[in-house]
Amino acid sequence: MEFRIPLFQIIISFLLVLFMAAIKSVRKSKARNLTQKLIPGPRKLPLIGNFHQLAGPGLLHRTLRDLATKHGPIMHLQLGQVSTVVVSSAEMAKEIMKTHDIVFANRPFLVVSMITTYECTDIAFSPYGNYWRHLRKICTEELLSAARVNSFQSIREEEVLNLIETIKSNEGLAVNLSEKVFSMSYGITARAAFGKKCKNQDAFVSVISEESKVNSGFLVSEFFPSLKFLDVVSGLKHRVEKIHGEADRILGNIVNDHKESIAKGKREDLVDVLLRLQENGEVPLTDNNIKAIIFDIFGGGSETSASVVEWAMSEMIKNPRVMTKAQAEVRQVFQGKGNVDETGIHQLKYLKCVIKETLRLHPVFPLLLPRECSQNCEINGFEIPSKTRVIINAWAIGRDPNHWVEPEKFEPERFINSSVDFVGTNFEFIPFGAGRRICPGILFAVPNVELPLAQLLFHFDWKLPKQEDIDMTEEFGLSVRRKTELMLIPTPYRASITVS
Ligand code: HEM
Repeated sequence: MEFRIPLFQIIISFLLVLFMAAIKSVRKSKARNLTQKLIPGPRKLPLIGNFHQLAGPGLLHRTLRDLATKHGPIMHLQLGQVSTVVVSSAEMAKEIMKTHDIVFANRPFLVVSMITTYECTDIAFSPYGNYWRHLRKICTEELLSAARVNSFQSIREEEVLNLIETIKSNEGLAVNLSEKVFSMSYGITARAAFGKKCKNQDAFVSVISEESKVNSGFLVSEFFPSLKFLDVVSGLKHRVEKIHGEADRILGNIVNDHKESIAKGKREDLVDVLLRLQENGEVPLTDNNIKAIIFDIFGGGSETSASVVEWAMSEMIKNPRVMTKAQAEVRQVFQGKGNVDETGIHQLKYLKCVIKETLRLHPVFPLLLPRECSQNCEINGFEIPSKTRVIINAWAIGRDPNHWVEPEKFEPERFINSSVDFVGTNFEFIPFGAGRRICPGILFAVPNVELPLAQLLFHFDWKLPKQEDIDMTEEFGLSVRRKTELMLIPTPYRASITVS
């Protein structure tokens, strides 16, 4: 028997619910405005609040920076039902991530992350508390410690050499550097995390990056939490559950394969470490918790580093003076060796400045990850009520003329003889965040950026296929990447050797 509800009944119910929600939202926003009148922000419309000001072709971090220029470095936006504060200066970021860090250490529960991260039991979306503290401890002591990262040196060197050899085999032709660098980065992360590249790496990469994209997306229905049916009606829930089902299947296979090989006493990669901790029982970890952690490491670990390499190469092509200087340094340090290895990489002082300057102008997560205020808090005389969502515009902060001379210019020299670093102590430069929620993957990420860049600069001279300006348009995905893939023509450097 077929069960049908007439269409007009669905439409009437939908309109009724929308009308009730509108009344509720107006009442709520009036009540909130009594406490929030001090925080400046653009005018709000009933029901949608400030959403209309975010619409348009511009990327969100740019639109928010333009609004902040008018309304100030701490700005209130009503995004549907979600009261949101946007922070756009180093001083305000320090208030949130240092002075009041503990109050803002929580993450909001997002519909999508609940599905993709096994009910927020990964590291990035897990609520601030004991479980999250255990995971961070596992990261710093076991998974992403200096010793563990060093143990992956040979994996990095091999994968980067493969990249160089593939490029050499295309001598004189334009290569899709973006594609090659991303593939190398997935290879390094997969071997470090799983001990080998996945059987069906392409399917895995595509499903994980699809999941990560929806996770980091600014989805409208996330801003109307009381209208849960929107997720169903819009098809969002179904779409995310479908992607997650596929990711879960692949992650499940990885965990099961590792259980078998551990039983046979083989290897020690990141999944093995997690399974060992699970077996010891020190930290209660279910298989789903382990899958959620692998998802973070693979999602956060691979694409981010590749994106930094891609932007650094783009900036150097745009600024040949910088490229020549960085090449001269790496060729001088590794002169006579015919190749770059990690032992001498600490001598590449200028390259380190190039990487910092790239992260200043192109932070991979321009808005960091959202935070949530866990209790009423006062910042510079502004009252921020509990449950307010906080967005920190690291991209705007890195281009703030109050802190940076000629901020739009790519000039690595600004970091020479400067103590400013990305480890969360200089709030004008926070590409990895700061405070309790700072990225735990810095030690893992840095060599994955330094080594490929040094090798690309050592082995080749680079030019664009056509004599035209390089397109630097950004696109929002898991991270902010180049919109078009970077196509460059390499010319092998005479002193570089071919490694079999
Ligand atoms: C260039 C590379 C990378 C950049 C720019 C980057 C940036 C960030 C940023 C901005 C955050 C949010 C910090 C905040 O909310 O204050 C973050 C969080 C995180 N990152 Fe990274 N990341 C990178 C590489 C990695 C790697 C290699 C891993 C792991 C292997 C990783 C794992 C994580 C995790 C687990 C979190 C969540 C931390 C928490 O919420 O406690 N990231 N990252």
